[in-house]
Amino acid sequence: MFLHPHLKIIDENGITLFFLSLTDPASMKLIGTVPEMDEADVNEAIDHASAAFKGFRNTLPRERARMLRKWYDLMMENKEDLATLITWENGKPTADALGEVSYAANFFEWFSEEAPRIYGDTIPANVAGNRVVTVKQPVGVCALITPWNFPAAMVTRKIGPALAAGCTVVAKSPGETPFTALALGELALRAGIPPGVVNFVTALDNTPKIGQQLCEHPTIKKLSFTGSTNVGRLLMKQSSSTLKKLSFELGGNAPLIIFDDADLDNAVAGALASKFRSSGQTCVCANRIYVQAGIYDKFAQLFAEKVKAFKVGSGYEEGITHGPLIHSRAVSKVDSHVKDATSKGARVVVGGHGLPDLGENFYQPTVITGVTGEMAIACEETFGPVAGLFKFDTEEDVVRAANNADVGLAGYFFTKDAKRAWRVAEALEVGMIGINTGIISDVASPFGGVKQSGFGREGSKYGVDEYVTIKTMTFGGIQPIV
Ligand SMILES: NC(=O)c1ccc[n+]([C@@H]2O[C@H](COP(=O)([O-])OP(=O)(O)OC[C@H]3O[C@@H](n4cnc5c(N)ncnc54)[C@H](O)[C@@H]3O)[C@@H](O)[C@H]2O)c1
Ligand SMILES: O=CCCC(=O)O
Repeated sequence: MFLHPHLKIIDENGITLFFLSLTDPASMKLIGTVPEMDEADVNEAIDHASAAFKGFRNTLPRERARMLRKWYDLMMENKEDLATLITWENGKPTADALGEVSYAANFFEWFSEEAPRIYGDTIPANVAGNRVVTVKQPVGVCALITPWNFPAAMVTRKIGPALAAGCTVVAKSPGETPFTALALGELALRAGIPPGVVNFVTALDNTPKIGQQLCEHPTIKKLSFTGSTNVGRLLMKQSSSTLKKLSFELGGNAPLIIFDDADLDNAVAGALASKFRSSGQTCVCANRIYVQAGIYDKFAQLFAEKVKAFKVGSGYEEGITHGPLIHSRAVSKVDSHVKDATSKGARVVVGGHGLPDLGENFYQPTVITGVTGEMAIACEETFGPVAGLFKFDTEEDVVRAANNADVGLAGYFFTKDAKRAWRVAEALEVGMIGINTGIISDVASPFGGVKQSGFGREGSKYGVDEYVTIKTMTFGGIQPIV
């Protein structure tokens, strides 16, 4: 993604309008423009969401279920077009983009099924004559902020449960990938979702101001954010003045551990899937690959052979396995991690350089051996296609190293020993663990982290909890009939 200088247009009423121009990260050609919205636009969106909430909160859960189901159907009917948009603005290969559309649509299907089952409790009271029940009510107007790496799925994973609960939303689409979100907005209207229930705000340069406005606006009762830990910290601070309900899906630095007793082929396949999904640009991608000493060389050789076989290019080309990174800043970060590691003694086995002939956002999928805890790649999320292989000796050593991080989103390990599987799964300080698999994302599974990877869970039967409040009703003075 490269940003052209913003367009500035003075309309017939003398009002200055700003537009964001976006380019395809592969070809660098212009895709189109969207409005660079400002404070007044955001206030308007909040007003629409607030007005719509009065009616939407009282719709029957079954009606909301039908709307979400219809939205799911429309996404699946239009999956090729949506995938084209995703590849265009994000760069991921068409097959991955199609996979994302299904993943994204599944959140609407899943939450259409959850909507009619948002139950409260009947509680045996501890006070004579009282009867206690709880009901779950929609929290209100929600602000949703999502990143560019899944232009559809990060949006639907938040809107699905919000609407299931009866909330209305103001969604700040990712500055780099707004078109997919806007297409989803069009499908929402076709699905019969009342105007004002789902509102998209587009912006890039104005993002920090809009973020602050959403955090501080008293009408907004809930903020759900997916993105980096640094921005999460800022949003939490900004939200303190209005004490919003928060959920944060933040950065990771996932350890992936391969024990000597692992099925080697499965471990290679799992590590490849986890590390190189979306060219390493997912928050659950393996970032530190720990391989036990007895199989280190064999694993490194098999793994490197597979990485060498990847085909990098434009996401629209047949047979391409990996597209460009999102922008040149991402390429610079990846390259700096490789250079830092080699300057401290690591060895590049595959890749280790950009691919300027393809375009400025392309980077060769890379494998580095001899990686140690002092290198930047051990301490920071690379968010790109670089696999750093660490060597370890004992289970205790590797669990200690894996937990030596201030974030804890995903973790993975490969072993055939069932007792070790329990031990290590219980010991790793992360929110999600893949055991003998490198792919853990599933609408049915709770998604979220611990430590500075944030709090709250998305997807699954728990996803709706983030968008409701529990109201307790105590009925007093009830005398039993004797
Ligand atoms: N835990 C998860 O589920 C998850 C999922 C995807 C990405 N991520 C994390 O996101 C990061 C990569 O995405 P990124 O670099 O775009 O992250 P980012 O935090 O810079 O941006 C994420 C989103 O926040 C917006 N944003 C940026 N600054 C803001 C501000 N001051 N106020 C309000 N909004 C602001 C951006 O426009 C974007 O839409 C990685 O750390 C990754 O791990 C986490
Ligand atoms: O990048 C973060 C989300 C990835 C996923 O849902 O699998």
